[in-house]
Order: sequence, then structure tokens, then C-alpha cells
Amino acid sequence: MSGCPFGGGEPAAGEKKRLSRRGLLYLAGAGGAGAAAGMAAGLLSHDAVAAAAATENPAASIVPFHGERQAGITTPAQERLHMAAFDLTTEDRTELIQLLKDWTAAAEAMTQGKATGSTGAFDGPYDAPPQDTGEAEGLAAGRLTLTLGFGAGMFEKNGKARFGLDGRRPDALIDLPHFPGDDLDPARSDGDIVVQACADDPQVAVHAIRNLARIGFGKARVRWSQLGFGRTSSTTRSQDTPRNLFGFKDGTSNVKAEDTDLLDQHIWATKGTRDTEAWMAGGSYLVSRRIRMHIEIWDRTSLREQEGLIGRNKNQGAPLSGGGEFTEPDFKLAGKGGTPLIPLDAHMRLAHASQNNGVKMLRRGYNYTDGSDGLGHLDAGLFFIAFVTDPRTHYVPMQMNMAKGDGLSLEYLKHTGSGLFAVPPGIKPGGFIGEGLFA
Ligand SMILES: C=CC1=C(C)c2cc3[nH]c(cc4nc(cc5[nH]c(cc1n2)c(C)c5CCC(=O)O)C(CCC(=O)O)=C4C)c(C)c3C=C
Ligand SMILES: [Fe+2]
Repeated sequence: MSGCPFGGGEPAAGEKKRLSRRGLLYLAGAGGAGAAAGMAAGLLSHDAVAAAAATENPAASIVPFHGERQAGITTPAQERLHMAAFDLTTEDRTELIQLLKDWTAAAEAMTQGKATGSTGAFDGPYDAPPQDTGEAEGLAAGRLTLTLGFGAGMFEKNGKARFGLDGRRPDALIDLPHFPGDDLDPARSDGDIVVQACADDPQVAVHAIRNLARIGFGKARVRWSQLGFGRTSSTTRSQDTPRNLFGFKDGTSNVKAEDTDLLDQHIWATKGTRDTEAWMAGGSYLVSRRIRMHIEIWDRTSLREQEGLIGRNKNQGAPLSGGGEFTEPDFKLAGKGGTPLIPLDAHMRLAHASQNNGVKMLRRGYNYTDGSDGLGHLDAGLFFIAFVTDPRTHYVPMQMNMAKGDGLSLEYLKHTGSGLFAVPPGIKPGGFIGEGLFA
């Protein structure tokens, strides 16, 4: 066994096997010609072609781990989510730093389609638990990204600073206020560290969270986790706009990877006002909200009312003021009797920058279903994820407006989980996640 416990470092006994996880798929692929022909014939969407190409050329399914920013924010939104928040069970700073180093090494390996640990799932000592759980063997990297963030609980607990991080909690990492209608379950909220695992293959995303949890044993334990099965946003212009469980296109007017000026203005965090919070410069703040959607009531609502509640038409996703999906809405345009074509309580009106001091966000949520509630209803909804430069200006006022005035929020939604996390900037080769915080 090599000296490095969780991947990275020198090639070891398991290396040949780990490389074969992608290599086998490459050999099995029939080449890119089939996918290209499918697209040319108009049979496949761009997303389907990208997925097919990734299967045929495994390198195409790897998202670089290192960079100025963490992957998983402007990365084209993958199809699947497994998100988990961990509570730290250690109070020791050195142990926490080691955990972050170990998670960084494991995350780097898994995002490249490799197993964790130098001996992976099969090549370790017969009398010891394997260093990888094994269920991702034979699968491509699936465009896996792992995005880590720190919750308020990592900085202080019961009014006392933890891990020697006095004064290091950024001012923007607030305790979110209670919003009208909130029905938050503490067991589905908050947490000291969050990990957003996104991939095109659900098994790859679950494998990633599971192995981080395994590595964290004795130092961190899962507080809550959430699976998401369909993206509800597009984060680049090359992606199709997907649909949420209300059947509407979602993500049309999202901030996208190409909007570099908007990203600087609305998504990337600044160094703040104190030197002790400057470690967040270039990072972002992740807001998560588990939002149950009362789909049974929705399904008995007329199409006219559904469209009025959103402010867009259901088929094309065009604003009710006219045009196509990407036409700017005209909130002043009125129809018969002077009634605005986009109702005053429409979701997209209340969420629009023009009603919110000009602020925008990068949404990256997923549809979910978690069984039923025992009363004949599906527990289904949207696991809302957004990245913002500062939640005090870019999330709280908008959420407050919606909670008070949005017809959708008042009748059809219930927020059951919540989290706010400081997502540090990206990781340099040889560095570890959140390194600047401990400098
Ligand atoms: C506080 C932020 C937001 C929450 C919470 C939220 C929940 C939520 N949204 C939908 C469906 C749609 N939202 C749409 C647009 C939209 N939503 C937000 C913010 C929140 N949504 C913003 C900033 C925007 C963009 C507004 C704009 O600039 O036009 C749309 C329209 C299509 C689109 O632009 O994405 C839909 C549909 C649901 C179902 C939901 C909670 C379950
Ligand atoms: Fe929305």
C-alpha cells in the first residue's frame, strides 16, 4: 500500500485497475460517428449528443477538478444530484484540516473516474475494508463535480468559536431569517459542511457522497442528504431548458456561464470588508431550499391559471407579454380592461431583477421525489440551489417578496429544508479545499 491513503500521489497497485474503469468503456464505445449522425438527422438533442460522446470517449466525461473556481457552479448542469450536509463530530483543528485534505484527494480521484485510495475497491489487504466501496467500477466519470461549502456551524457552536476560526466567519454567512410559510425540518436543514455532487449518472453521484462519508467516519457524519433526478436549470447557452415538476421550462433567464460580467457582479463573492473574511474572494454563497410542491392541487388547476401563476406559457416558456422563450418580458403590457398580461403576483415578475434592486442569481436546482406522505400525496418538489455573491442582497429580499406575494408560494409550495454555505474559491494542484481559511 502506498503512503497516500486516499488517491493522488504515486502510482500504486490499484492504478491499473482504476484507469481501466474508463478505459474499458472507451474500448466498448463504437466511436463518435453514431452520435454525430444522430444529431445531424435531428434525432438527438445537444445534451443527448454530449452524453453519447462522453460514453464513447470517457475523457469527455471528466470535468477538471482544479481551477480558479470550484467546479459545479458554472459547469453545464448535470442530470443528477446527490447533496449531503455533514456535521463535524471532531473539535480538533488538525483533524479537520486532515479531513479536508483527504476529501480533496478523494474528490480529485473520483471526478477523474478513479476509485478512492491507493488500492481502490479490490486490491487492498484481504483482511481490511476496501478503500473504495466499488459501485462505480466500470462507470465513466459522468461529468462528476464535487462542490464543497462551509456552514455557520463550522465556525461556531453554542456561541463558541470552533477550530480556532474566531472572526473568520464571513459577514455574508448569515443565519437566514424565518420566511412566511416556512415549515423547516431541522433534520433537513443547515450542517457544518455541504457537498454538492452532480453527475450524469446517479450511481456516480451517490458513490461520491458515500465515499466521502466513509472517509469522514469519526470526524464528520451525514446530517441530511438529498437526491435529485432531473436538472431544473441550464447554466450554459448550449443546454436545452429543462422542465420542473409543474411541467414548466425552468432556467430560461438564469445567469449562464457565458455571462462573465453578470457572474462577477452577481455570483462570485468579493473579499468582504475585513481581512479575516478575504479567504472567500472568488468563491460564492450556496443557498439550498427543499421546496415541496403540491403537485396534486396543481394538476387540478386550469392551464390558464398555471400560466398566470408562473407568468410564462407552458409550451414554449415565453413570457405572457409575448414573443419566444428568450424574449424579455414586458411587465407593463396590459390586455383587455387594462389588466397586465403578466399578473402582478406571477412568480417570474416577483423574481425578476427589475423587482429586486437589479439582482440576479445562478440557479442550479433539481427535481426530487421522496416517496409519499401517507395521505395519498407524493412528497415531490424542487430542491432549489442558487449561487449568489451575497445572500443578504441577492437572496433574502427576493425570497421575502415571494413568500409574501407570489401566488405560487402562497398556494402550491412549502419550504421544508434550508441551508446557506460559504463555497470557497477553487483548488490549486497540491492544495486542499478551503485552504485559505486555515492560512
Ligand atoms: C428565491 C428564489 C427562487 C425560488 C425559491 C424559486 C422557486 C421556484 N421557481 C419555480 C419555477 C420557475 N422559476 C422561474 C424563474 C425564476 N425563479 C427565480 C427565483 C426563485 N425561484 C428567478 C430569479 C427566476 C428568473 C426570473 C427572471 O429573471 O425572469 C421560472 C421561469 C423560467 C425561468 O426563467 O427560469 C419558473 C418556471 C418553482 C417551481 C419554484 C419552487 C418550487
Ligand atoms: Fe423560480
